[in-house]
Amino acid sequence: MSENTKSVYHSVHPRLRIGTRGSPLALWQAHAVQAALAAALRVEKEAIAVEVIKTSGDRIQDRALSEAGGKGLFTKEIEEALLDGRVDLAVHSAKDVATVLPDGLHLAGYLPRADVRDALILKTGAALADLPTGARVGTASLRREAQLRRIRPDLKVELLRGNVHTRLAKVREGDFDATLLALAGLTRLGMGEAASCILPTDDFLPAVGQGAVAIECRIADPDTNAAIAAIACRDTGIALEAERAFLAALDGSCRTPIAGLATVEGDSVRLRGLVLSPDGTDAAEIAERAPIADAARLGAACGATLRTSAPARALGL
Ligand SMILES: NCc1[nH]cc(CCC(=O)O)c1CC(=O)O
Repeated sequence: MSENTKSVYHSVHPRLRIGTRGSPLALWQAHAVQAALAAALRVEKEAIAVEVIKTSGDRIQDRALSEAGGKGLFTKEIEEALLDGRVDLAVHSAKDVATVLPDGLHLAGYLPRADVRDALILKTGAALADLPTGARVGTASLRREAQLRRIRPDLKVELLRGNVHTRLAKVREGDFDATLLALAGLTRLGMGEAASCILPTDDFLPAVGQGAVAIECRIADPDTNAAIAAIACRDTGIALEAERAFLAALDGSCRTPIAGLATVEGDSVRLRGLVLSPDGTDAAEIAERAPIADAARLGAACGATLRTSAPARALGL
């Protein structure tokens, strides 16, 4: 960016405000966006404010989020702040962003995606096979629960909510024999070594958006959109277009075990999708490829196909 662009940027928009949740993971992600923007716009980090906003998802701790109303819970209050002009951009884990956004807002870009895989955290042992019959696994994710039951129907899967630190502590203290967490979250918090093993995507497909940091802003805010475009990862954007269209076509709520992963390979994008019955006994999978320009169409088509599958029909999708 030229010196000229920099001074114009300063006169138009002296200060950008990022809205974020206050969890350690959310703050790490917001600070990563802050640092990337500061470098791209050649301004001091202090020119980009990070504002913590408490969301409904942070307040509800006693229930699975699927029971409390789903995904929007981690974004609602932040989106209100965007719409009111109290912040200019919002940083979210892409996984937590609903497929339908409030009018006037969009996802303008993503940071380069981190590792998409899930990690298994065991109290003792090094692999899933080390868990004895009947071992207790804590998770709040229907997707993880269903996939785990599919591979290991003998395990007891129980609700475990809370942030990454809380969940690790519950395993360490013996309340659970194991838990599953996104490797990306663990790594961002400097706790990658807590992973006993990493589950390959061939056996265990991640959530749509897992490992990606999404940046949301007002559609009618050209300066902020231009700033985000300067740091956005193209391939992550293409993959997320496919994955989010897949999820939208299935109309997946937090009550449906759905997994999906897209990868850009040269000029094409490959999408794998999975819908399961909650107990993991029934599953429908799809894998298709399309030119990158058709990412959204690929996702929608894969979603529409899985919609006609037995587990999807059983879930009333
Ligand atoms: N639902 C909470 C959440 N949202 C994003 C991450 C991890 C980071 C990521 O996937 O980008 C996590 C924790 C987890 O699932 O282990």
